[in-house]
Amino acid sequence: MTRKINLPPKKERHRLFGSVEPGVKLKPTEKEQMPDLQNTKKDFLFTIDAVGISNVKHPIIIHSDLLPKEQTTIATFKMTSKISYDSKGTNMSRFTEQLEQYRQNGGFVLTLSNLYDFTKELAERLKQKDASIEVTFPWFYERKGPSSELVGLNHAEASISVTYQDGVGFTSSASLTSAITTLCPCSKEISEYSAHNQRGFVTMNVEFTEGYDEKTDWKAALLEAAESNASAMIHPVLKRTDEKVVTETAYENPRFVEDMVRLVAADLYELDFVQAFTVECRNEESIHLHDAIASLSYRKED
Ligand SMILES: Nc1nc2c(ncn2[C@@H]2O[C@H](COP(=O)(O)OP(=O)(O)OP(=O)(O)O)[C@@H](O)[C@H]2O)c(=O)[nH]1
Repeated sequence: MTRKINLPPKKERHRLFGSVEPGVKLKPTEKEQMPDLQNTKKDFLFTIDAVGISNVKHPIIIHSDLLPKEQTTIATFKMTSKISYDSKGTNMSRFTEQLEQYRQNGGFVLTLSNLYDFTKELAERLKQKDASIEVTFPWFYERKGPSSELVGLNHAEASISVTYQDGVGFTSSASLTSAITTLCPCSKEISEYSAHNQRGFVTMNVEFTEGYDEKTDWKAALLEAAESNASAMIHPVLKRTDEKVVTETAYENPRFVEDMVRLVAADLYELDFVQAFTVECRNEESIHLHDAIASLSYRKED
C-alpha cells in the first residue's frame, strides 16, 4: 500500500531541505557602487593571448548550396581577445551580450561578412585591439540513394574562425569533417573474395584567400573534395538497389588513408578560394581496434 503524504507548502518544504532566511547584506547593490575588479589597472606581469568564453551553445542560421538551402542549427561558440599585462581581466558579460543583440536583430546569420562585423564590433565593445571567434556546428544536407533516389539528411561537422586585429584586418579559416567509406586496397589485392572496408573521417582545414566573397559555398566544396575521392559516400537511406551500387563503387575505388589525404589535397589545391590547407583522414579500422591516420599540409604561393 502507498503511504499517504501530508505535503507542506513549498516554502516549508524548502526549509525542510535546508533553505534558510537571507542574512544581513551590507555590500552595495547598485552597479555604480560595486567594485570593478576586472578593470583594475596595475602591472599584472603577463599579457594574455586569449581570454573569453567557450562552449557557448547558440542557434545560428546558415545558407548552403545543397538542400536545404537555409537551415537553423545549433552552434558552439568560442570568443576571445587578448588583454594587456596592465589589465586585471576582461568584461566577460560583453561576449554573450553581443551575441544576444545579433539574435534579437534577425538571428545570427553565419556568413563571413557577418563574422567580420561581429569580431570588429566585439573588439570595440571590449575596448581591445583584437577579437577572435570560432563557430562550430553540424551542417545538414540532403543525400539521395544512388539508384532509388530516396532522400535523407546527412550532416558534416563544420567550423569557421575569424580574427580581427586593429590596424591589420581580418584572417579567416574554416574546417569540415566528413564521414566516408574506404575499402582497403591491400585487402582487395590479396584476398580471394571481398575486402575489408570502414567508416573514415576526412577533416579539412582551409585558410581562405584574401577577398573570398562566399559566392562559392565553402562547405559544399569541401564536402565534394572529401566524398568524391572516397571509396564510397555515406547515405542515410539505402534500398537494396542502392546498397548494390554503394558496395560495388567501394570495390571499384579502393583507398588507403594515404590515398585519401593526397586525393583530397589535389582537389583543395584546385579550389581558388583556398590559400592553404591541412587534410587528415582517420579510418576506424574494421579489422583492428585502432584507427589508421594520415595528414598533410600545403600552402599555395601568393
Ligand atoms: N574577467 C572574468 N570574469 C569572470 C570570470 N569568471 C566569471 N566572470 C564573470 O563575468 C561577469 C562580469 O562581467 P563584466 O562584463 O565585467 O560585468 P560589468 O563590469 O558589470 O559589465 P560592463 O558594464 O559591460 O563593464 C561576472 O558575472 C563575473 O563573475 C573570469 O574568470 N574572469
